[in-house]
Amino acid sequence: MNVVREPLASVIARHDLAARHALGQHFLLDPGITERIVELSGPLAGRHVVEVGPGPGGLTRALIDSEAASILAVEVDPRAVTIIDELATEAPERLRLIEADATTLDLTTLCPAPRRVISNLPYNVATPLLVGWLRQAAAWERLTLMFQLEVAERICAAPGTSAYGRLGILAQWCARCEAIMRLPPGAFSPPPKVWSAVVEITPHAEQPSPELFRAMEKVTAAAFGQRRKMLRGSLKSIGGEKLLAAADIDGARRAETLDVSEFDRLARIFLAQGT
Ligand SMILES: C[S@@+](CC[C@H](N)C(=O)[O-])C[C@H]1O[C@@H](n2cnc3c(N)ncnc32)[C@H](O)[C@@H]1O
Repeated sequence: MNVVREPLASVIARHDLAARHALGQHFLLDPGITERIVELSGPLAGRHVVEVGPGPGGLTRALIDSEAASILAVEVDPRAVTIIDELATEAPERLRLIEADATTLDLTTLCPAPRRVISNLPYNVATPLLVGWLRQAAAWERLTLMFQLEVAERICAAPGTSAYGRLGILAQWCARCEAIMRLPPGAFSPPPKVWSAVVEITPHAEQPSPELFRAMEKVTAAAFGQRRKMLRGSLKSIGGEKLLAAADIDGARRAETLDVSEFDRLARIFLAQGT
């Protein structure tokens, strides 16, 4: 698209959008980066995209310039809402804005399929948002999300590593997860203390039922609640040795040594046993 746009720094100054730490505000002002994120998210023709936290609208601009059929922006900060309202005049048919806390919304009811999320997430609510989307993973074609690097590493972690835990198991159980871009603090304004990474999360064709998802949350919470303990101890409250024997898993093992398929077995048996 050949639009001459006001530089984002000037938009931020004009709207007095001084970054608020409590809202996880670290803005991407370089169009080269936002365009790259949209490009890496794959073809968008015919897709409906949700962006949580458009802020001053850098990524939103790149989404407007993409082939996405529509963009639903959800923003909680009224100062940014004014900016995105202004930007919406560029694409009134395609960009819709909701002023709300994204953690309170069922986005699948607000955005038609095929739907994706492409967002530089507010770090303070990034994990609950992701877990909520995983709970409805069948509804999403793909999630392309910026996290703090440490969270991105947990999402993609392999068994036996210190980053491996509940989040990675839930995410990899429901989706193929791959870190596709790393960004240093200086890529953001203001710079956060840590590096960030974009993770591509592509849900598997088969998804667990809501009951099985809840069972997996319980099993992983128990297993990693006492990460250093042997499983026969950490899983005691949810079936212990009986559950482990039924899943053919040695009770002397520790949670971080089990792969996702072994956790899948435990969750299915836990659900079937109704313990
Ligand atoms: C990391 S900034 C990203 C801003 C912009 N997308 C960018 O890349 O420059 C996170 C954005 O999420 C917004 N935000 C924070 N908490 C939110 C919530 N619960 N629901 C919706 N938006 C939220 C912030 O106001 C901010 O605009």
